[in-house]
Amino acid sequence: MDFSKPETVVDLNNIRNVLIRMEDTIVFNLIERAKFPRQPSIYKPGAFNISDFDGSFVEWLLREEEIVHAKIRRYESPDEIPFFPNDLPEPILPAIEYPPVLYPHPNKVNVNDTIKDFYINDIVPRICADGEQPENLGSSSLCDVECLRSLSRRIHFGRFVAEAKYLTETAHMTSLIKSKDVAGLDAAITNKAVEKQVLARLKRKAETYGIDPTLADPQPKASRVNVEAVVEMYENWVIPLTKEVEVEYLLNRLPKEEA
Ligand SMILES: O=C(O)C(=O)C[C@]1(C(=O)O)C=C[C@@H](O)C=C1
Repeated sequence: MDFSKPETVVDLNNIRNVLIRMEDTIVFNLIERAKFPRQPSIYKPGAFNISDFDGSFVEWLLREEEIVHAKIRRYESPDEIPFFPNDLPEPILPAIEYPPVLYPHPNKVNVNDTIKDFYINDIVPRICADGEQPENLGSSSLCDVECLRSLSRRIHFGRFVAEAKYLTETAHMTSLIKSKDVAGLDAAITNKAVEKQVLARLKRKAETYGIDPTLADPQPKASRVNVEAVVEMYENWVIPLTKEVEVEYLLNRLPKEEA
């Protein structure tokens, strides 16, 4: 996706292709995290002695990475939403003026707190074995940061999906937005057939990527990832939150003089 060419960014086919590609990244990131046990201590606030920080070790690592990445202007890119937007420094590299694609520009719809919550409390316990491996606390936390970032990018892509839908159905959407009809907007952005395709594709990907294709036959082919947990994560969290982002985006979509 080329953010310097707005017309490519609001093409629903292009957007869906990017979402499909992101599935690969997300499944592989989960496979990487599943190599390690749950590591409860990295999610427990106060478990490590971190000065000037009240959260958990994983949250601290995420914030530290975001501080470095902000300096190389990661969060100026329209598809990157930080977990710690209030703690970030100005970029060192000169600003890039992206042409406005979303409204308002820049767009700050942010559901990262919910993403962090479901990932830590619902997904990690399902994809990782019980237990703690003290020598891999850092590696596991790095995997968590990758998982969280890829989930966040996917879910916040809902803003581009919503903009594409708004542009093709402006009159209908405008009337729903004006009457703050959340259920109507939710129905308008929902495409059950596409959701079914997403879940079926994800199942195939998790089943396929979960097994090393070079392993010799016959032997028990244990998957490297809990396929059901991956599919249910999309069904219960990723798709619903993408839709929440879409609706939230649309509720704020009208130019001030029209709202
Ligand atoms: O592809 C779309 O139209 C989207 O809105 C994205 C998405 C998804 O999260 O995959 C969300 C809602 C639709 O019902 C179908 C799929």
